[in-house]
Amino acid sequence: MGKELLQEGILVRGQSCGVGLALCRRLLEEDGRIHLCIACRNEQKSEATRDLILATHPAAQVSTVEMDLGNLASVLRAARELRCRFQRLDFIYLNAGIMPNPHVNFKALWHGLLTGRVLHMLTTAEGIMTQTDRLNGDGLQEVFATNLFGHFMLVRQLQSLLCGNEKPSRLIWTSSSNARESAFSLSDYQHAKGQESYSSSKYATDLTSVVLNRKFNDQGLYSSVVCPGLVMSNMTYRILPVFLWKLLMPIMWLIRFFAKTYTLTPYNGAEAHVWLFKQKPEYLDSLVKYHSCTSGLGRCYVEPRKMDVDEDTAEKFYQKLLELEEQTLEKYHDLLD
Ligand SMILES: NC(=O)C1=CN([C@@H]2O[C@H](COP(=O)(O)OP(=O)(O)OC[C@H]3O[C@@H](n4cnc5c(N)ncnc54)[C@H](OP(=O)(O)O)[C@@H]3O)[C@@H](O)[C@H]2O)C=CC1
Ligand SMILES: CC(C)=CCC[C@@H](C)[C@H]1CC[C@H]2C3=C(CC[C@]12C)[C@@]1(C)CCC(=O)[C@@H](C)[C@@H]1CC3
Repeated sequence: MGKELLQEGILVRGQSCGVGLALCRRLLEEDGRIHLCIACRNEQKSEATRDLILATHPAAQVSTVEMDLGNLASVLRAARELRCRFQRLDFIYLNAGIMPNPHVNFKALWHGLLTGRVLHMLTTAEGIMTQTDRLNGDGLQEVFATNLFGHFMLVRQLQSLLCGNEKPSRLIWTSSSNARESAFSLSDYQHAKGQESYSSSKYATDLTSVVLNRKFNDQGLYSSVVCPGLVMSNMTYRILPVFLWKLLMPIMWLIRFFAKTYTLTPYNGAEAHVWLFKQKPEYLDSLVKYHSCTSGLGRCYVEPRKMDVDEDTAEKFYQKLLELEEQTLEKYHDLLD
């Protein structure tokens, strides 16, 4: 396949629905000339997603690549294809994420409603959510592999398209306000032992973004993290049934007057992603997470909040990711150029 030089090559992961699909549409509203490359798990999903985007933006340039983040061979294959197709990528939105077997502790939720930390609990889910994780086909914890490590491998494999270009390239990770230091441990960074694998993987995402800035800003690669807020999507519909969310909707609109991260729709949730698209990366703070917010009256805006990350831990974690990357590349050496 011949190389094509793209003006704005933008790769979006995790866009077949929810925040990712809204993000693709909003990026095209910002600039209809961009070339979007969407990465889906299989051909049917790719085609269906492409059709959904073309239905609202018929003139858009949308290409597809197949990639399953829970399968490292698939990530390496997709990266090889992208290296053949593109000379540079201006943005990668690392948005795919899973929260398998979510469990809400209703007793803790009820107790929390009666305390002064009710808003904190309702916006971060601290103390009220757990998940059950499992090993994937690569022998990695599934949540760590899908939410972080697959993305990390992809970025490393696409380094030649991202670094040393005349214009900076950008990584935008979808993290969460559920990311919490206490859920993460360097000695169990895949979170095999605990029950907060989602929170741990999102904290690991924050650490990774911080350290990537330290390593790659001087080569023109910049990384940011965002939180879309609480959004009704397939992920939340697996936490509580749809009818219950529908019943709770009036309460959530009320909560939104106090908790601005109750963005609720994928469109509102993509606010921070779109805002970052328009910013000069040199002026952004790498220790800040950008939160999509929606006011009680429905106005969307972005709120930067300092992250609770320790740069020394970030560096140590990065070394562990590099070790795991080395083992992966040894295992799949036949998939490298
Ligand atoms: N909803 C919310 O309240 C919040 C969501 N987030 C984060 O936002 C991001 C988007 O989530 P949201 O839109 O809500 O949820 P959805 O479940 O709607 O979307 C998740 C996306 O990730 C993709 N994905 C999941 N597993 C894989 C995999 N193994 N390989 C490739 N792609 C995969 C899905 O693709 P497929 O269609 O193939 O399954 C889908 O496009 C996630 O990172 C999530 O953690 C953060 C804070 C709050
Ligand atoms: C809103 C009401 C009145 C009830 C719902 C209770 C919980 C199901 C709900 C409260 C806080 C929510 C929350 C998330 C999931 C659903 C809740 C626990 C997330 C963990 C979803 C994924 C994320 O990434 C977080 C930012 C969310 C934090 C808040």
